[in-house]
Amino acid sequence: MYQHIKVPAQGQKITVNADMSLNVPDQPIVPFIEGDGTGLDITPVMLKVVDAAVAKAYGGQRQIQWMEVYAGEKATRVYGPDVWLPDETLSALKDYVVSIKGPLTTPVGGGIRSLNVALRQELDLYVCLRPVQYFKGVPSPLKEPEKTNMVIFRENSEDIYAGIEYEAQSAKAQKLIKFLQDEMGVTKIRFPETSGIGVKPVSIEGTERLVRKAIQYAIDNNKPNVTIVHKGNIMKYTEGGFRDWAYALAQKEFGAQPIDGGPWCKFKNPKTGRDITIKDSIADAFLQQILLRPAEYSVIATLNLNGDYISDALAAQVGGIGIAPGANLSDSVACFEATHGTAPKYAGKDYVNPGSEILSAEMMLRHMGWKEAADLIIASMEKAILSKKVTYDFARLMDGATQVSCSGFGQVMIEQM
Ligand SMILES: NC(=O)C1=CN([C@@H]2O[C@H](COP(=O)(O)OP(=O)(O)OC[C@H]3O[C@@H](n4cnc5c(N)ncnc54)[C@H](OP(=O)(O)O)[C@@H]3O)[C@@H](O)[C@H]2O)C=CC1
Ligand SMILES: O=C(O)CCC(=O)C(=O)O
Ligand SMILES: [Mg+2]
Repeated sequence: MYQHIKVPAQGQKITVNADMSLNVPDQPIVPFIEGDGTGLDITPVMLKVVDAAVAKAYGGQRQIQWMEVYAGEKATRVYGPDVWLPDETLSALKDYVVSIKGPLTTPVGGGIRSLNVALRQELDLYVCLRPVQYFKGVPSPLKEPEKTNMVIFRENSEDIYAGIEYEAQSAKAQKLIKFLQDEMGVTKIRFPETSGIGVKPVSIEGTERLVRKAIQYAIDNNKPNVTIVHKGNIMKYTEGGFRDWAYALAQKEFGAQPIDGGPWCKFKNPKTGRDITIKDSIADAFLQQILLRPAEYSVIATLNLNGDYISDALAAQVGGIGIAPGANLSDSVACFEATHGTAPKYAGKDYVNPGSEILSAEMMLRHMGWKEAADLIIASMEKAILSKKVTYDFARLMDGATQVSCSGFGQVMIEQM
């Protein structure tokens, strides 16, 4: 049925029920994309650590049947020079419901558009979920890194990130600029002859579905607040719209009531009776608040580009993007991936921290309901860090650390299970 994807002989598909819960067989087939650059190093380590955790947790009763699917540079080698994201990869990620991927390269300026973004758009993976938590012993630039404990809900399908833009001096850019000037009365394009032009779509539906997930997460996980992060003072009808629609949704669907006349509002968590405050913060101020007063923020709901910046900034507060996991989610399909990219200067050197992709797999196991294996991964990560046998990124900041390779760190984790 596939041209190049080999479906494992054993194993079954994960399926989705009408209420969006999953049926996970004991031998689920899980597609993975190796990834470009350091994906070559970290993905095999992630697979090994997950297999060890599953074997240990379930004594052989359960096992993931991994199915490699292709994207990025490897896809061009398997399918042909111009095939970066084969249709059958997209079909497999959709059909098999739960998957994991390594990072994929996007060139700056020209060249192909982001495959990561294409994949999120094609599968409508509209939530980018990035939890930021501190592991004891991890070197951090903060005095009290344990106070940073946030979960980012980044809108994943809209915004300037959607890639609607036209190159400076191209016919399309000129046409759009002319339209803006002649038909929309725009006079503020400073250098119309040489401007590239980007379009920033932000919709009510796109905002509402993202914010709904963030608030529901706060309810389910007993979190005290959800902060809407935006630059709505400047971009009034996109980022400002996001803020207004988010507040409106909190009131309309969750019964939030304005505090002191608003716009902040709050409601009682129906599961715990505890107040959940919905507040907002302008993105530049937010970036200093998370450093100075991180304990005041728990769930973050934000637009695509802000979420991208905030993810890496917050990851740095708890030790860097070497241990920053993530998930791309639709209502039914989930594709897990690290926050970091392909770190090309380290590619193929068995050098970088595999922690982000391993923790992304941990999120995947929890999503599948395989809690025991997920718990084993967290516990062994904690023990590995406390043993101070760590990759270069931690070793360079830790006193008395022994630097290990990427695969070496995976081995330390497995020994600690
Ligand atoms: N989802 C995805 O697939 C993503 C893809 N990308 C793509 O990746 C490519 C490279 O992007 P770039 O801006 O260099 O960002 P990267 O995230 O790839 O790397 C930036 C820096 O982060 C640190 N880092 C990255 N990965 C690790 C790791 N596993 N362990 C420890 N430290 C790590 C390194 O810091 P140091 O130098 O201090 O050692 C590295 O130089 C681009 O093409 C970009 O588009 C980017 C982000 C996400
Ligand atoms: O798609 C890319 O190359 C970059 C994506 C990215 O930085 C992210 O999703 O955090
Ligand atoms: Mg990023």
